[in-house]
Amino acid sequence: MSSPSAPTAATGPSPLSGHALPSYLDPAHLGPWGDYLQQIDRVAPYLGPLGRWIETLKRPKRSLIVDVPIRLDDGRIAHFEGYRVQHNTSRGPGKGGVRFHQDVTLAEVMALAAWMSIKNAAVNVPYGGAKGGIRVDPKTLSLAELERVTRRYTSEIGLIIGPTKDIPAPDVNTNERVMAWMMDTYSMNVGETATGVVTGKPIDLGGSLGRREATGRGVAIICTEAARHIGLELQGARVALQGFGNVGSVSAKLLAQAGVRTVAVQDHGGTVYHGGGLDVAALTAHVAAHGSVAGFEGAQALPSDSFWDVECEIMVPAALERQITEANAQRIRARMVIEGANGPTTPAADDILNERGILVIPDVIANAGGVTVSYFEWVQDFSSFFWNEEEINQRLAQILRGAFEAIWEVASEHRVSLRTATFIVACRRILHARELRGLYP
Ligand SMILES: NC(=O)C1=CN([C@@H]2O[C@H](COP(=O)(O)OP(=O)(O)OC[C@H]3O[C@@H](n4cnc5c(N)ncnc54)[C@H](OP(=O)(O)O)[C@@H]3O)[C@@H](O)[C@H]2O)C=CC1
Ligand SMILES: O=C(O)CCC(=O)C(=O)O
Repeated sequence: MSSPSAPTAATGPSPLSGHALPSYLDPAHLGPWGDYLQQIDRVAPYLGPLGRWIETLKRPKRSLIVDVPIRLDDGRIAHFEGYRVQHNTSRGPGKGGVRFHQDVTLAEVMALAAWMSIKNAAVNVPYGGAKGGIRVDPKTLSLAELERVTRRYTSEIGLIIGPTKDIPAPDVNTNERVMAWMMDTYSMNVGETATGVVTGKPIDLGGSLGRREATGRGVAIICTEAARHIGLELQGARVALQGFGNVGSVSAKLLAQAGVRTVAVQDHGGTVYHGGGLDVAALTAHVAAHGSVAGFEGAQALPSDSFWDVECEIMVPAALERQITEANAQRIRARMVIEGANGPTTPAADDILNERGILVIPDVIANAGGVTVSYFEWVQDFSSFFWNEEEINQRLAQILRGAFEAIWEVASEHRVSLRTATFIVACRRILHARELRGLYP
């Protein structure tokens, strides 16, 4: 990432270290929220009378900044900045993941929360949009420190989360274990076992079958639908992936089942390439053992910027925001870009890709598989009745295919990009709910 990482953990001799300038005051960090605002502005002309409510989408409903102090293993005390933003709750409780990353800012979490509002409405799950994060590099923490950070953060945001208020889930650098700690901390604080407070939990703690793979499965489902629309044969097609964590690695695995060859993968540590196709299972094992794709045997190591020149039919950004920019959009050689990540393409780059005839399947539908199965998990927790994996995957495919077809039709009708079409569908739903609820006098 281009943005510098701020100091987070205490490094000096003092037991109470000072903060850097609060990240939300730093204009350099407005990036993804600025992108979201531009996307919203593009939708306004298509909303008719509902457009008078559009301002409601340009400001988050509620933003909480919390101090997260923990005792480090060596006895010093460190402070981290945490956030939980509820962008919109017109259609239901807030829903969205929690990210642990050294570059997290309030403006970024605002954008991620807003994209959750759009995504949840696009697939018509009964949620508003929310997101959270802690400005911390979890790779610098021991397991015990990670647990303390998670528990303190959960207690601090306990004011506004809850099974019917706002339900967190995994995102970058968070996983089932982190969700288990969050569920336990919230449950201890309220005095009852509240499985419905987070999704993406371990199966033995009220988690859902299929949630771990759901986002990547969704990417593969949407890829198949889009390929059909543009007449792209998946058997033998080539994919280049940026990010090989939960979303990237599962996307690669499931696309391989459809005959797609993974020719390039990039993560923070390096970029690996093999024109004949990388062995996805072996690469996954390599990353589990070494923490990065770098050094994968039999693959060619590429300079990181060359990733954007890789010849492929499908490109899947599955890492962080603002990776496809004006600087590299002209170079991309894919027929379609499927946004596994949230916000990977800036609006200017989006325009370049559209002008070049490269189909962009936006994040707000392409990666909606995760939250869809989170919804299934929440429903299962409330009913205390658990579904089998086949049922879950079938329902997931049904919802995503239906949503994608509806979006495709809107895009054709108005001759707009799939991103604008998704925003049209979603904003109409959100603003209609907003209008029905009226304003408290
Ligand atoms: N998990 C989920 O269910 C969902 C996730 N998403 C989105 O998908 C994206 C990935 O999330 P997820 O897979 O869960 O996260 P993970 O933490 O599992 O993986 C993140 C991946 O991105 C890589 N990465 C980070 N920074 C860079 C960089 N500068 N250049 C290249 N690669 C980088 C990481 O590499 P390294 O380990 O080397 O840092 C890692 O491979 C995010 O945008 C997230 O918001 C969207 C919907 C649901
Ligand atoms: O599963 C969820 O609730 C949210 C996942 C998420 O954060 C996302 O879709 O970006």
